[in-house]
Amino acid sequence: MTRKSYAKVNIFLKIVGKRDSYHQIASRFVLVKNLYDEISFLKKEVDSFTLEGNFSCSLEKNTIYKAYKELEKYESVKEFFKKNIVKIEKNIPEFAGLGGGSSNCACFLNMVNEVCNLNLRKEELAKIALKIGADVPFFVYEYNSANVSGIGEIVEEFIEDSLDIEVITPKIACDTGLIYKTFRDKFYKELDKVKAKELFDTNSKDILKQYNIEDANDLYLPASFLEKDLKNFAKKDWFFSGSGSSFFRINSGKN
Ligand SMILES: C[C@](O)(CO)[C@H](O)COP(=O)(O)OP(=O)(O)OC[C@H]1O[C@@H](n2ccc(N)nc2=O)[C@H](O)[C@@H]1O
Ligand SMILES: Nc1ncnc2c1ncn2[C@@H]1O[C@H](COP(=O)(O)OP(=O)(O)OP(=O)(O)O)[C@@H](O)[C@H]1O
Repeated sequence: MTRKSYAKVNIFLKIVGKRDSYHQIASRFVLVKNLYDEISFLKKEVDSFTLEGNFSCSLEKNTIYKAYKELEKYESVKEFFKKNIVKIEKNIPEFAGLGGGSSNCACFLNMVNEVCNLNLRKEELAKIALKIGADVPFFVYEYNSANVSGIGEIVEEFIEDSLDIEVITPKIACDTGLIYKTFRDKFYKELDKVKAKELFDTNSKDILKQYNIEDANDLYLPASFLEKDLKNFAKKDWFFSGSGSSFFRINSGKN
């Protein structure tokens, strides 16, 4: 069994409030269909859960391992991963604002749900997903485009034409937690609910026609304050995804 684990971009990302140390967002998440990792389950007898691949973190930190730990209470899951290993082929850059680790986690949850016949509904999987990361619930639902709110747990499908998205990822490490903290300390503002609703009702292409990089993503200012070199990539028609460092644009010629 092999599945594609897609990257995402945030077409817009606005802060609408605070929740403890987290921030409530209003965001449009869109899958990038030309950028994905591949996750496979391969038959092999092993003593303990085994994850192979070109990821850079330790097993314990990997989001796939964290997802396994949430599901190992099911006997069928435990048994399955004594007879199968997980292989991951990474193409999505890490620390990139493209949700690579979150996507892998959700893809794994969906695959295990299917192969081990857990019959968990998307809502139940999304609850497990949120324990691992704010971006993971979006990927569980497998929508091409969605409006995401709360801290990431409210995911509503948005129907629109698919977009041809081009991504560039400068080699600049962006620390999501620190960027949110800097936003809170130095740049804090909240979008009101009426404006958020307007954004949620507008298709991605029209939003990008009306907005510039700063207006579209509230995390661009704190990120470029912390990492000055990001500004070199903020060229006309390019936008910023998540907490960076990736920039994207829509290639309208091909649509
Ligand atoms: C920037 C985005 O990627 C946009 O999609 C997400 O909002 C962040 O999602 P993520 O990387 O899955 O985030 P997590 O791994 O859950 O959180 C990392 C850190 O970011 C901050 N954080 C995250 C999400 C959120 N809504 N508010 C926050 O303030 C918290 O300090 C947290 O400790
Ligand atoms: N399956 C995984 N793939 C890639 N990185 C992972 C994975 N699991 C854990 N990590 C670790 O997570 C961190 C960054 O993950 P990821 O690449 O998803 O972040 P990101 O691009 O900043 O995503 P986001 O859009 O959520 O901000 C790194 O510390 C990385 O080593």
